[in-house]
Amino acid sequence: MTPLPSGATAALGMLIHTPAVPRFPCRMAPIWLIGFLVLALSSIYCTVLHPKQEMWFQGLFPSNMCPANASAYTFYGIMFDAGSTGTRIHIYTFVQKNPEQLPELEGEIFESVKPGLSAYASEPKKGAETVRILLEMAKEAVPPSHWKKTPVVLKATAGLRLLSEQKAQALLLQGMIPRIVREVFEKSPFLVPDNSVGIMDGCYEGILAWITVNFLTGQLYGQNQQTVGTLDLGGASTQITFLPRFEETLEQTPVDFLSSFEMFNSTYKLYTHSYLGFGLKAARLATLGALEIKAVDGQMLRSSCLPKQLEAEWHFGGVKYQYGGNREGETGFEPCYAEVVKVVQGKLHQPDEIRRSSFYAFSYYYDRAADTNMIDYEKGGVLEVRDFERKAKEVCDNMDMYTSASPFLCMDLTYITALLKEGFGFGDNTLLQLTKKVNNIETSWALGATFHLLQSLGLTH
Ligand SMILES: Nc1ccn([C@@H]2O[C@H](COP(=O)(O)OP(=O)(O)O)[C@@H](O)[C@H]2O)c(=O)n1
Ligand SMILES: [Ca+2]
Repeated sequence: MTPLPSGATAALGMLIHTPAVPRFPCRMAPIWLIGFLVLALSSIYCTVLHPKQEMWFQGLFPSNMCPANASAYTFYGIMFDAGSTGTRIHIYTFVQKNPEQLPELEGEIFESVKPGLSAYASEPKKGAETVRILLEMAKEAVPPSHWKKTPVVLKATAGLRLLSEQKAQALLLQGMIPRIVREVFEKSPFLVPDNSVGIMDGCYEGILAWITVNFLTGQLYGQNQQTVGTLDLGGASTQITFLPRFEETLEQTPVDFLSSFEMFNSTYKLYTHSYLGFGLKAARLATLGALEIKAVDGQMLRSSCLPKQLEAEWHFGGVKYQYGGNREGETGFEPCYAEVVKVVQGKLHQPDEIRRSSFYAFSYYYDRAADTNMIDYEKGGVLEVRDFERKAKEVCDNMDMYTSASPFLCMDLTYITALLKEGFGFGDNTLLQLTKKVNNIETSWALGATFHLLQSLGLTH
């Protein structure tokens, strides 16, 4: 792969504003009094307080109303994440206060819909309609005067490419859906760059998510940078990315797992890899043996990771699967682990140094940890790898108590345990920081991709 362009995000600094909610008076004051108060407060805000501190009334004033801010330049970027399980829009606002200073990331508007575009293989227009509806949100978020210079891009993740290999989806995903989505973009008032709709290379997914997390946690600028590694677990693929600290890691790593780029006057040589087919949902299919069978229709796929009496159907990527529990045989953590471990054992590269590092983990790592109350759904939390194993045992050995919400809970937790331990080779006590948002911004590759986009279009200064 080609490295990111030099200084891809170098022009961007960060300050996230979280203005306090203004309190409104209970009784309406006379109109002249309101006018006077607004003038007085705005004058205090603009001249004295604005550069120094945030006040409850700050949210009342648009950021460009102060004369000192008259030259402030606001710009936007719209990034669609077309994942295998859902489509998401990220609308970012950046503000450049003056030409000498770095622009700041002011905030993000985020929305998502399910299912993802791959579910619309036979109705591509309906799929594109989900994109159009999300794009309507951007018209609300971005002022009309900025529409023409705000780029919009959609990147499908490698997950969709895996699914597209099945049946007629290849034709639809490589042809129809991108074409119709592009038409939706062309009809919108936004800037549509070349290649605005496409499939993202898996290794960019890891690098861009790493950039997002390390940017949001302030590790890419200033002194004492201590970058953090990232783990993303999607529906169809999974990524691991970190900055190796030891020379021997670089020596022992295959070259296609290493990628260099420059940022904030530093060069980063990252370890990154995207494993296609190792996402949570792809792993379910692999565990059930569905990937080896050509015609899955009508076949009952059984597993000891599922409730004994269960028999059900699952639609994924436009294919119908019938699955069920081991009616005759064993059920529970041990037989389940033995089944699941076959999916990962010996198939992933194991860099030694990760046993001694801590990682940020998101996507399905986060969702399954939150589903089983290991972390708070809003705040996230810190877990050890062994916590996933403990919870997997608890759920799999008491399947009737736990699996009413999702019959796959035991299989999913067992897969996460096996992926972390047998796949990547993490230690039992490796720390995982489960995070969905940092400073109210999604920990997604989408922000890193937007930096890249804005820089390549010359929209940052
Ligand atoms: N902005 C996002 C995007 C995905 N996700 C999670 O990512 C998982 C699904 O991944 P995905 O649909 O992007 O699948 P891939 O195409 O990446 O394989 C789910 O757990 C989503 O909730 C998220 O938490 N936040
Ligand atoms: Ca994803």
